[in-house]
Formats: sequence, structure tokens, C-alpha cells
Amino acid sequence: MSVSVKICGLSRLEDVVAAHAARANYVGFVFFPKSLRNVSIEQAAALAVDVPVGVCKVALVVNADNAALDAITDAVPLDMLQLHGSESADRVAEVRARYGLPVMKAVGIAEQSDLLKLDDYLAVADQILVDAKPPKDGSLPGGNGLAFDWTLLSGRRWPKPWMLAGGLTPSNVQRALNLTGAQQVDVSSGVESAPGVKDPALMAEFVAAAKGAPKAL
Ligand SMILES: O=C(O)c1ccccc1NCC(=O)[C@H](O)[C@H](O)COP(=O)(O)O
Repeated sequence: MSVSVKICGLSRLEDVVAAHAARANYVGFVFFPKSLRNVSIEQAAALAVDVPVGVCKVALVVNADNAALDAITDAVPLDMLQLHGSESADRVAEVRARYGLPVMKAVGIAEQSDLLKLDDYLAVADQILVDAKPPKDGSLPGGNGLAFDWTLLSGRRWPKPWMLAGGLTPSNVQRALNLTGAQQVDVSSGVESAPGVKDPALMAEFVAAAKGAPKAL
């Protein structure tokens, strides 16, 4: 089976079209006002209707309360919610039950001990996003273009679908897949020409590199 690719932080119609043309399997919309990739509910609703059937539309939120999630899910046709803050396992379960959508929980990794946090979410999340831990003084909990030590994941397997993220680019994604055995990858900064502006050639290069990567044993 070919590797699945999520392209996150889309905010322009031409980027959505190019992501689909590149054969992305998931597209992500960021609802986080401090981010240059932030989209309004109206923007996301307009973008989502142009996403072809079969491409998974993901809303990324950070510690969003029910009022914020109600507003997003009422207006935007979505296929998945990505919780990218410090949401607890109970909150993940609550969101999943309340909205009836699959939930992907992001977990930040910098060192071996961070992997233990993943276990908290295995019973409640539909997928886990194994991402780089943000810098301590950073303003964004994700989308920082930072990689972590992929060898930390060598030989690790989890009983839930998971996605590798953090600092992936067209030139390093094959190596990342080979070292980690990931079957899914998520990229944002690595396919941009400027923060929030996706580059169609980089998206196509990234997806081709990911889907063409030899499988890890
Ligand atoms: O992209 C953002 O601005 C963002 C803001 C707040 C939380 C998460 C955010 N992005 C997450 C992602 O785009 C990806 O899921 C992941 O972190 C990989 O990003 P990158 O290292 O830039 O490829």
C-alpha cells in the first residue's frame, strides 16, 4: 500500500487544487489565530467545498472549547479533527463523541521519554500525529519546520494508525520513512515558498518522494 500524505496549513484555493493534483490524501486547515496559516471559518468552508471526494478534510485546532468547535463543525464540511494542543485523553474522547468525527491527536516528540505520552491516547484517538515538539519559546505548537530524531521511532509500532510530522521536506521524506516505518506523513513548512503559501512544485515533489519511497521492513 502506498504512503498517505497530509498537506497541512492550506489557506488558498489554488493550494487546495495543487494539493489534490499532487495526490495528497489529506488536506489540513489551521484554526489558530497566531498562525500565518490561520483560516477563518468562512474561508475554510469555501475551501472545503472544493476539496474532491476521497480527500480527507482535517480541521486543526489547539485547545479549542466546545463553542469554537461547534462553530467550525457547523459551517465546514469536515472528515477529521486534529487536536494539536495539550488536550487530555478525556477531552479527546469527549470531542470524538460530541462531533462524531475521527480525531487525530498530535503528540510532540523531542526525546525518548516523550514517546510515553502516545500511550495515553491510543485508546481514545483514531490516529496519532507523531510530531516534533515545538521550541520552548516558540509561539506555534506545530508547523515549525523542525524535525526530531527519527531513530527514536525505529522498530516502534502502535496499534493505531499514526502519521509522522515535523520538518519533512521533499529531500528528507524518503529517509524519514525508511527510518521510522511510517505509512503516513504530514507536511506544512517543507512545501511552502513563504509561511502560509504553498508551492505547487514542492507539493508534487513531496508527494512523489513519499509515495515512491521503498517500504521499511
Ligand atoms: O501550521 C501551523 O501554523 C500550526 C499552528 C498551530 C498548531 C499546529 C500547526 N501546524 C501543524 C502542522 O502543520 C503539522 O501538522 C506539523 O506540525 C508539521 O509541520 P511542519 O514541521 O511545518 O511540516
